[in-house]
Amino acid sequence: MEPLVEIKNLGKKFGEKYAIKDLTFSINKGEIFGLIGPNGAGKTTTIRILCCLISPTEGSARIGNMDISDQNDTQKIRKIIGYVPDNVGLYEQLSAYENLLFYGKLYDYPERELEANIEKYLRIVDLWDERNKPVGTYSKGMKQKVALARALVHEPSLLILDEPTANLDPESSKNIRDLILDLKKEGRTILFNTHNLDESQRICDRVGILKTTIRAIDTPNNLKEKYGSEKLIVVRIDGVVESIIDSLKNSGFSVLTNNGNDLTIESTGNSDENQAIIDVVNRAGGKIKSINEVTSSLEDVYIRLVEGEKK
Ligand SMILES: Nc1ncnc2c1ncn2[C@@H]1O[C@H](COP(=O)(O)OP(=O)(O)OP(=O)(O)O)[C@@H](O)[C@H]1O
Repeated sequence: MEPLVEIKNLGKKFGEKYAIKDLTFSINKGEIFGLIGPNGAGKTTTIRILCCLISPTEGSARIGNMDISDQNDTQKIRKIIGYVPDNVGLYEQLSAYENLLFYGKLYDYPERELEANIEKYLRIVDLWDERNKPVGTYSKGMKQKVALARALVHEPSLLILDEPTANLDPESSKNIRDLILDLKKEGRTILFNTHNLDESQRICDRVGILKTTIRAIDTPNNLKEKYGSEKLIVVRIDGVVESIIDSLKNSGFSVLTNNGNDLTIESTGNSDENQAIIDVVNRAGGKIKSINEVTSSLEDVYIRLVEGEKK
């Protein structure tokens, strides 16, 4: 596989504090790559460096044969990237059509082709009929679609999206995910940031788990295999209390999460472990409503790699 983006030992300090440190990874041509991590993990910083909006303090990044730190390459890099920032950044008084025309002209795209592309992408995001209304009157989902169309009018080969479905309802989120998958089919490379593990699991070829440094990088399935427990047991208890969790821990069970109703416990693989769990919970005064075995999710991997250190 041929890499389009190659990041080596990339670091960015704001004052004395590293927003990102020692990032080394590449993104292959035609792949959907998800950068996932908690608030303040450095996801936006990474994206802004790749878009040549801020400079790194350490390391390097190349896009194709261009170097983000070489002033002569900056314009060329911007032309092959389509960027959707987290705040979409559209002109609210202008219509969708006018927004796209304005941005397309910034890329010196020939006007006739630009007009054809505006129509193509506004149709793809299903907003052609609404094209002449001011963007200020659009819903969040519609604005996100305009921002996506805007990022595509100059036919970039690399699309970079900062939390493309944040704050959208499930249907709008699905529309955006379907569009991303269609863009991959056209051969584009897509990098996006998200907090949404389910989303990254559904559409990403690979994900990088970021918290200042890259904690892990692989396909969602490989991450689950490498870092997830093979099997988890979810016990629904009528009101989980700390004493039940303590009893389970004292009996050698590893309790991974507690949401107030359900405890997720790492399976030991022993054939009689369900009965053992029931006995411990009963002795501690808990009332079990159900007990189920599940395979681990990307969320479990994420919790281990990112949040586990808090415990
Ligand atoms: N311009 C800036 N000046 C100072 N600190 C900054 C600046 N931009 C980002 N930071 C800091 O860098 C760290 C990483 O921020 P960044 O926005 O990249 O994280 P993120 O993963 O995108 O978070 P979120 O999911 O909340 O958007 C944070 O601690 C943030 O406060």
